[in-house]
Amino acid sequence: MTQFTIATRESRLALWQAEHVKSLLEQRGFRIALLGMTTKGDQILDRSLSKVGGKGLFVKELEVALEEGRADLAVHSLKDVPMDLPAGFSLACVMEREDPRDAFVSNNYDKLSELPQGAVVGTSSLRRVVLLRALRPDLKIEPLRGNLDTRLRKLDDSQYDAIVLASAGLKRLGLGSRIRDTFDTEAMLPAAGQGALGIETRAERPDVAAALAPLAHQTTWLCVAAERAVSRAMGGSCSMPLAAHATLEGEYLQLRAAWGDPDQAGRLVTARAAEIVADLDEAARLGEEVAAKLRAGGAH
Ligand SMILES: NCc1[nH]cc(CCC(=O)O)c1CC(=O)O
Repeated sequence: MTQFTIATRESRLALWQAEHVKSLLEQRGFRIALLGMTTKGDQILDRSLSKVGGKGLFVKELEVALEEGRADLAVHSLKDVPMDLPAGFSLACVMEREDPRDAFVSNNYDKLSELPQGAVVGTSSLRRVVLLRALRPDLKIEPLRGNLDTRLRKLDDSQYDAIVLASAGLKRLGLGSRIRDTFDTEAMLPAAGQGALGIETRAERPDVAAALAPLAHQTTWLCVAAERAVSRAMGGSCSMPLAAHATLEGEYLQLRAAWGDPDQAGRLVTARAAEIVADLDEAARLGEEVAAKLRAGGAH
């Protein structure tokens, strides 16, 4: 029986995702082991990630394990995967997307519009900061770091009136009941790749790629290829104040993107395009077109 080892971070969400892929591969007759590791992104809990900078804070150690042959595949939240992987690595599989939307979580309020003037909202991503500022300039937006359990605990300790985080992670961990409201994607455009899982391998492992092929979801893959092309064309890191979200509407791939000026609260540049795309390269071209529109609108 073929055995593969999955490299994974050790947060509860990362382990759930790795276990999910493990069971899908086991159902197909593979024997699967997990190799848990701590990444730099997991260690930096005291500062906002966007201030720390650096791409791939959550994936580097996993790639070293793949490189050294200690593992055969790594399961990632696609949102955390850098736009360009290092030479020798490839995104072998993109799986069907979970809910891509952001969630409003609070113990006292049902939705954003119910928050009183000046309420304190916790969030960790620059994208959410600029989108929230555009919706509610009066709010006091405070950094919120840590894994999902930590973030919920900080809310419960009443350091915040509400927090905003990805629905997908909460649902995967059985915490969906904490969601008081789900932002529609028009109001809070998701990050590129949000809600999707990506599986990374060494490029020269066609055996692993073949095992993963049945797990791939082509529509999700087209959507995220377009979204990630926007990010790549805009400079490529997940710490930018950038949103990009694609859906398949009939035959058309609909792509929307937004860029918020961190220095000029409330200033949002938005762009969209729709096209029939046949493959990942065409999806990426749609992304580049939307990035060019964002830049023409003043995004940088
Ligand atoms: N950056 C952290 C991260 N990476 C993936 C998810 C959630 C699950 C997903 O989007 O697939 C989260 C948490 C969050 O943004 O609230």
